[in-house]
Amino acid sequence: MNKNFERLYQIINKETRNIIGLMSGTSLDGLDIALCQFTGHGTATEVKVQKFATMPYPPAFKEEVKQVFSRRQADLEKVCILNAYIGTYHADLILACLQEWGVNPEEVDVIASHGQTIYHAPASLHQQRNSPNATLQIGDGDHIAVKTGIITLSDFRQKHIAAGGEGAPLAVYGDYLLFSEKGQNRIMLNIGGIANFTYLPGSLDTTKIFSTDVGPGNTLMDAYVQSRFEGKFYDANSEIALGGTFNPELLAALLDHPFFSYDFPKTTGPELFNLQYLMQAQEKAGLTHLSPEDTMATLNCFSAVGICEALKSSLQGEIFEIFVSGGGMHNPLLIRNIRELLPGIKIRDTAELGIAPDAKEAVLFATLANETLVGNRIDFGPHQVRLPSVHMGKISLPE
Ligand SMILES: Nc1ncnc2c1ncn2[C@@H]1O[C@H](COP(=O)(O)OP(=O)(O)OP(=O)(O)O)[C@@H](O)[C@H]1O
Ligand SMILES: CC(=O)N[C@H]1[C@@H]2OC[C@@H](O2)[C@@H](O)[C@@H]1O[C@H](C)C(=O)O
Repeated sequence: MNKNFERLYQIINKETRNIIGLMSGTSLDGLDIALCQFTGHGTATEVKVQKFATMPYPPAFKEEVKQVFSRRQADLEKVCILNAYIGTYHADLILACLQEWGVNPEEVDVIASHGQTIYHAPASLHQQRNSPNATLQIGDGDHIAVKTGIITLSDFRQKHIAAGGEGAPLAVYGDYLLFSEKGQNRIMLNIGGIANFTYLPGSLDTTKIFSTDVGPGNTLMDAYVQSRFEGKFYDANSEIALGGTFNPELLAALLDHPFFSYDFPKTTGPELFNLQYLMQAQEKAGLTHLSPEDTMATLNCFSAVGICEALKSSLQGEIFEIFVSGGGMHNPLLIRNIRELLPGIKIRDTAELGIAPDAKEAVLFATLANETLVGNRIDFGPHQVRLPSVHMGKISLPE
């Protein structure tokens, strides 16, 4: 037998598996690396996050990626080179982390790599009749496997699309396994570049589970800060937005887009929510000269309203608690706006459930890999066509 498959067979039969989950999100802030220890699978999954780090990307790397990121026109040679480069670069970052943590690569069973999304095109965005939902993550898994010597699962989103989904949000599969709680309706709200949530009913009825993107989390705020405040990548601790006042006319113009009336579940990205989107809203509202601080205060409010309106309209009458994760939870004004829009709703973060909020998405991909290796397909019921029951991830062997 190919000795890689022998190794895989051993890993599958182990009582506990050490899986590294990787996430590099739309904010391009860095690579999240979570070393997780798994026992069991399915709803019996237990995961301990042994180590976690975000390896920040240097500005030059961000600039390279931005040249192809969420752009309809891009240099194909650059895409091709970046696909290989990001794979090797992520492998280097993993090896550096393992060295720092004093962990031998041989102790790691599997790497689960999300890669870098460079374009996300659900049919609602591309609107080309007879063309499928589509998404593209680069940073090839073979490069990670060869350079680290560790079996790597990658490119998780394609199977989801092939089986009827939009390739996102995948968080729901991990949220269901790790965070469902009998007797408590939970909302797992992730505020990354894009905000999304999973609804986990306290009845544990899987057919009622629901997950969707809702619109921008930080992406528009980040893009605006980067365009107007040299050297800044985001509105740290809401300092800029707190110096302004939100403008109701601009907010109304920002909310005036068909995306907000599309049926749930839906997905989106910076392909839609970008500076051009903001400019069009400013023009529509006749507010092209609003101060940067007022603009930031309005964008902050826009993200909060998008999140809260989606929660209210999809969960009419339900009582629920929110567990937040993602970088947006560190934006105090955003969290304050959300609290004001959802009075009486308890908002906590996932640390209370044992997973650090910044690590959650990386842990998710490790969980998906664990399921692909040893689990049964998660089944949310036949009507959940956008939540297909599939194993996700492609397997790269080191040799
Ligand atoms: N102290 C802070 N104050 C304000 N905002 C913050 C702070 N820390 C992080 N953020 C925001 O969080 C963002 C990073 O969030 P995160 O890493 O969750 O996004 P991502 O994983 O790249 O996105 P996605 O989940 O959409 O792929 C930063 O770009 C910034 O906007
Ligand atoms: C195509 C893509 O990379 N989508 C991301 C993005 O970032 C947040 C939101 O948009 C989410 O739908 C998804 O990531 C998370 C991890 C998910 O699939 O659940």
